[in-house]
Amino acid sequence: MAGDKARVLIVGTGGVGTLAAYALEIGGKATVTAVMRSNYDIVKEKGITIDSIEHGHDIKGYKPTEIRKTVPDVTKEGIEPYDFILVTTKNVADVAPTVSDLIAPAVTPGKTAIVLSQNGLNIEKPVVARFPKNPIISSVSTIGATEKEKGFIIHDDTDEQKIGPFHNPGVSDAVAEAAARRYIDIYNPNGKLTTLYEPDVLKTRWRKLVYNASFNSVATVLRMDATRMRATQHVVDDLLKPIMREIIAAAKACGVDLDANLPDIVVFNDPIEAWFYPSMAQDILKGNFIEAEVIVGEPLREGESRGVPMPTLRVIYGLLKAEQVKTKEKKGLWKPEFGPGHPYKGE
Ligand SMILES: NC(=O)C1=CN([C@@H]2O[C@H](COP(=O)(O)OP(=O)(O)OC[C@H]3O[C@@H](n4cnc5c(N)ncnc54)[C@H](OP(=O)(O)O)[C@@H]3O)[C@@H](O)[C@H]2O)C=CC1
Ligand SMILES: CC(C)(CO)C(=O)C(=O)O
Repeated sequence: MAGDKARVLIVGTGGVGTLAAYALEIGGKATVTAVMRSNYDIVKEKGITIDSIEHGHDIKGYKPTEIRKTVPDVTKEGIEPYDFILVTTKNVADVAPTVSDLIAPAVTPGKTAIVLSQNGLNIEKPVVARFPKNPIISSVSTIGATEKEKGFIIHDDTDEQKIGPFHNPGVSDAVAEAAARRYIDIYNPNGKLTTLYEPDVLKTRWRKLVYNASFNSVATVLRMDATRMRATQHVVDDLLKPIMREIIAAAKACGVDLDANLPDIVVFNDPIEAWFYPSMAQDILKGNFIEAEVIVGEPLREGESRGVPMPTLRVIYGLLKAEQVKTKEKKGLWKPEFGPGHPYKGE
């Protein structure tokens, strides 16, 4: 019965968002409103084509229950509150709008649970500050989902998510846990996917950064795929492993213990024949903004502020921020300027 279904708004319907919309709707326990941007017109006309290792290779014409071009304003439009808002944009914290600004019109205080299914560290904190009465759910995902062309999604690695509440002082632990568990239930009612309840999402986020802060950022600077990186001694020994060790040390300084052997494991985790570009490298190759702040800037600030030396990541951060400025300039959002008495202005 439609009335019993959870109302889910998905903001950011690219790779991860589309697979989430599909999983939520075929599970039968949710209706999805999807906010689309550059793929809106093609999806409105033809629907989405999905080639998925878990849902089927020949899905054609899929349309979420409702498709919109903008985030709804629930108050002004008199819309029934959403039970969940799932955010699956890239988290580009140094380019407006912020996640909080983007979703604000659709959030019903005290009602809507906000699910962040994005890479990076500390992404929950500004959302907690902005929505002090809403449950915040953090999902750490390792799905392989790519929008190859507008409205065409390739899903080539299993949908595995660790999902748990992120502490919001204005929401009781029981309410936050219940929201996270309900989200897992509506996402994966038949147990077909790997969606696990994770009480310690912070540790899970640090653990995932061992990969993302190293592979994603070095691949981005070098425009190199993971297989070629692994085959290059200087990349492995001078860049990837030192960054991984710096992340592990920063995590430890923040009270999160990760296995010291992870660098040896994580470098060799992906299948050798993958020739795969981590998501940040895909973004730079497409001319898109990169998630430099949440994947590199945040762990760097956490570690350095606690006295952890992170020289490799510091250099990589500078290089990524310069890449971001180049993209901003191409999009007309930056120009070289100098302030009085300063060698440079901003950025
Ligand atoms: N893809 C993957 O396999 C994995 C991704 N992740 C993480 O999941 C998150 C989502 O990644 P992914 O799905 O790959 O990203 P994509 O780039 O494929 O999709 C992001 C979508 O968000 C849309 N979007 C961005 N900003 C806005 C906005 N202001 N208003 C409306 N729509 C917007 C984009 O539209 P437009 O196309 O117009 O820019 C795009 O459709 C990221 O944090 C990523 O790091 C984690 C693990 C694996
Ligand atoms: C680990 C991986 C490759 C897939 O989940 C990823 O997070 C990324 O490409 O950003």
